[in-house]
Amino acid sequence: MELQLALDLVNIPDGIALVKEVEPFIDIVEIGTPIVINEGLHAVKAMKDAFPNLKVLADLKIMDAGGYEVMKASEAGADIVTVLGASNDLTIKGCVDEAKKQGSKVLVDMINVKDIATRAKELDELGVDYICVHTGYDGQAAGQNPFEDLATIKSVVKNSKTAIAGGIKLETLPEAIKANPDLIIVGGGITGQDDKAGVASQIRDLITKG
Ligand SMILES: O=C([C@H](O)CO)[C@H](O)[C@H](O)COP(=O)(O)O
Repeated sequence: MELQLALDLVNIPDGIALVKEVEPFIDIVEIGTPIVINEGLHAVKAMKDAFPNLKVLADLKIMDAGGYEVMKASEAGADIVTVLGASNDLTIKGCVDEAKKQGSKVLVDMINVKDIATRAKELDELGVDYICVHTGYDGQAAGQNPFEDLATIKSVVKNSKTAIAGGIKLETLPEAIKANPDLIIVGGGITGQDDKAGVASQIRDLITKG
């Protein structure tokens, strides 16, 4: 089980400083959608240059022009690129094919997909690397969480890895671990804490213990 730190509400220098604090405890650093919107793919390159031993995920939430956008993110240094599960199958296929050429991976974000089970099965057959259940900020604010959706995709997915994101914190982590995803994504649960390294270390310990 891997741990991904999601950076969303920071600029590049602050993001790099934050990752320095928690680097020993994480496997993947995510350049979140708000950072990509604010700073562009330069943020992906800056993070990969600063931490060549960490995997970098570019959270582009691609909806169209999948092949082109995966190509650009991969050229900037992304190891993993996100596409929305609600996208056309042709877009998903474009992402998968381009990622294979580039040596990168595709993570599908299931945010706002209504029939999670059916779509996860289709995406699995399309050959995506990860399928991620995700309660976005707006859903979190309304009290939603991604735990039930994780159990749903775990019951249908055969080949893709599974991932969970959306408001996961130290207190709720055991519920995520119980469902045994391949990847746990934590943003505010680390970046919003005073003792970021301490919390990241505790999260890593819990994940290691399983
Ligand atoms: O993808 C995300 C969100 O849509 C903003 O871009 C976050 O990275 C994801 O939700 C993880 O962050 P937390 O919910 O703060 O753990």
